[in-house]
Amino acid sequence: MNPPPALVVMGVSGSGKSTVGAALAEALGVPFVDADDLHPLTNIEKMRAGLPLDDDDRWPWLRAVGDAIRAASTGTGTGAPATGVVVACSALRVSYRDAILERAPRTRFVLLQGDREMLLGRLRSRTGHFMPASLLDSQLDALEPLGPHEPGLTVDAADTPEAVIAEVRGFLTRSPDGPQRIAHP
Ligand SMILES: Nc1ncnc2c1ncn2[C@@H]1O[C@H](COP(=O)(O)OP(=O)(O)OP(=O)(O)O)[C@@H](O)[C@H]1O
Ligand SMILES: O=C(O)[C@H](O)[C@@H](O)[C@H](O)[C@H](O)CO
Repeated sequence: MNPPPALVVMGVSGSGKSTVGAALAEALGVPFVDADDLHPLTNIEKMRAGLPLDDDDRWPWLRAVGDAIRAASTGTGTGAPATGVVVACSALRVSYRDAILERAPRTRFVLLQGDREMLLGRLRSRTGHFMPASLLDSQLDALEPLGPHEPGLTVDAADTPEAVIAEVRGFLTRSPDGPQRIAHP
């Protein structure tokens, strides 16, 4: 039997990846991994200093994210049965998502898409996080929306976590097995 799919909740800083991802994992009864926890300290310190990550910073991290998804979604190396997994990861560019798919081919992406003002408002009122609101524009510049040939769906980041969970459930019902290529709005 094919291992169950992994879902990567993705988008720019403040789109709600961690919040929605954790709620989605709980609703689906699968483990949750926050890719922020896989960054090397040098990446965290760079972002904390207000400097955007570049590709050299991101590639080793994305490989670690792909490996973590493969391990969690197939049980490889964990000794646990395959359960599926939800991962919160920015995955801003197509090439980054492709790198994840190379390691974990049955991954689908859930893009939380929101407008700048809403995102800025969230980041400015968030406390205790290393990511400064000043990096939002660099994140929006880097973001490449999901293309029609990428597996996944795009949802409104302004929706409640419950509404996003309902949309993802609908998506999984429509395409329960294997990588799906669906049209995006
Ligand atoms: N659907 C939502 N509705 C209202 N507020 C939300 C929603 N999702 C997240 N938030 C709030 O917005 C802020 C950013 O959310 P969160 O930290 O989950 O985003 P993120 O995409 O993981 O950010 P980062 O990439 O910087 O870690 C938090 O204060 C969170 O409580
Ligand atoms: O790709 C990137 O620029 C980084 O991964 C960021 O997106 C952060 O990880 C995250 O958004 C902050 O918590």
